[in-house]
Amino acid sequence: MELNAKKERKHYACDVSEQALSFSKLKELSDSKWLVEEAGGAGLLFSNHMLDYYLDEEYRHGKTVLTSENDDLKSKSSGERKKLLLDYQLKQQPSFLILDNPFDALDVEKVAWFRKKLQELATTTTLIQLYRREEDLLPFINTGLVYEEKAFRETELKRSKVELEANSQGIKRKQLLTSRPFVQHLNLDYRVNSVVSKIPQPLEYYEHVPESLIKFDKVSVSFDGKPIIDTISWEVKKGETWHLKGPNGSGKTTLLSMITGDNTKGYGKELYVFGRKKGSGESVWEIKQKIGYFTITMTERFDGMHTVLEMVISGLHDSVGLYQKPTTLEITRAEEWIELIGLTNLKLKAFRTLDEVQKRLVLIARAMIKHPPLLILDEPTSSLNTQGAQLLVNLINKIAGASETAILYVSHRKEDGLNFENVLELEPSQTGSRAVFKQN
Ligand SMILES: Nc1ncnc2c1ncn2[C@@H]1O[C@H](COP(=O)(O)OP(=O)(O)OP(=O)(O)O)[C@@H](O)[C@H]1O
Repeated sequence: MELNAKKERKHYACDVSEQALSFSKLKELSDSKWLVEEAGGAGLLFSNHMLDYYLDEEYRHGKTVLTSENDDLKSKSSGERKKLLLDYQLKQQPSFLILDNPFDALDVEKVAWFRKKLQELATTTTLIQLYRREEDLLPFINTGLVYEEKAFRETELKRSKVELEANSQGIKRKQLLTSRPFVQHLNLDYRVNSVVSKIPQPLEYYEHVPESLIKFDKVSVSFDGKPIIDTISWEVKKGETWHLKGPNGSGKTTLLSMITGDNTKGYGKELYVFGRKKGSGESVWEIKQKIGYFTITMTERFDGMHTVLEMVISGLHDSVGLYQKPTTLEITRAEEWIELIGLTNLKLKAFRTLDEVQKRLVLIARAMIKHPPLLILDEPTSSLNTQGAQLLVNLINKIAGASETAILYVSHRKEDGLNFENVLELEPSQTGSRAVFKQN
């Protein structure tokens, strides 16, 4: 036996698909004596918490850490922010790096870039990857880690056979579908491409909704002289389903905010929303009233004591809580939606006590109860495990197949079973992103 044989560096993976680790647990891990000893020194935490911290520093103290002095983090896209954080942390040469779901919100190219960087880093730095989807697991990770009885403990790392093959051949793994207990109580067909059944009908119908819901006619956008969108012409008509995709920083969020009214960049351009030119005196409320909107930050925003039933009913009034006693019909309709998403037995529970998937199902039902002409789903399956994502996909497919609502779905990941009629892909270029249209 070779006495001076170099010990193989351990790299850890912790499955957080069932339960996320709170910031205090992540800090506890990063302060663990065993980890510091194992890695040979102190380490860093790569997570959204750190990005929030640097954003806060910038907002409150005008301090830029991840960007140069005359640049700011706030105006960066989510993918750009993550890359800046990793670049900054690598310069610190940490002995270990805790990676909290590092690939969330990254496009295919950035994931490849991250994977390569981490592979290089693994020779000198201990990596601890928290993951929700097995396909995200880094191939060189050799040890499992669990949080049990208030402590982290090493365990065997089990990978499915399919996963191992995928890693060795470098091909994209087909997602494994297994059933989990929380899935079984849900009413949705836990099958890809489930047969569409009826969804609850609206209480009132929208009047005077034009055939053309959104129309961009040769619209370009730039920020501080930097071109972002290059002469895009795009029309969304009643009842159509669209997948808006494109790499990080290509302008997806910019386009969405021009539609919903949170961005004045739409004013003065040939942009028509529900038949009216943007900036022609329409109120933001008028536009929002016709749009059902879901983004994952909403699950954190609604942290009051409202019950699931109240949350769904409040979608009829565009309010957070209920300011007037709901009618019997409103209650019945909300209950039908809750039954559809399989949460009848939780309808009187506080929304904030639900798990992440359940919260998202409730918020999508809330956005849909009025059957708005347009439903915008901004990265709805981001940071979910495969089973959770499939539940959302089934609900979205049901809505797409059984309502008149047009759907605009923004996401990097192509989820199994989700096939929209139309795809708009933003392809960046020197002059800004161009629109490439595809049909499924
Ligand atoms: N207020 C702003 N000031 C300056 N630049 C901005 C501003 N808002 C967005 N940008 C830039 O516009 C580009 C497009 O950003 P956007 O957030 O729309 O991209 P995205 O496609 O949604 O990206 P991601 O997938 O990473 O979320 C980015 O390069 C971003 O830095």
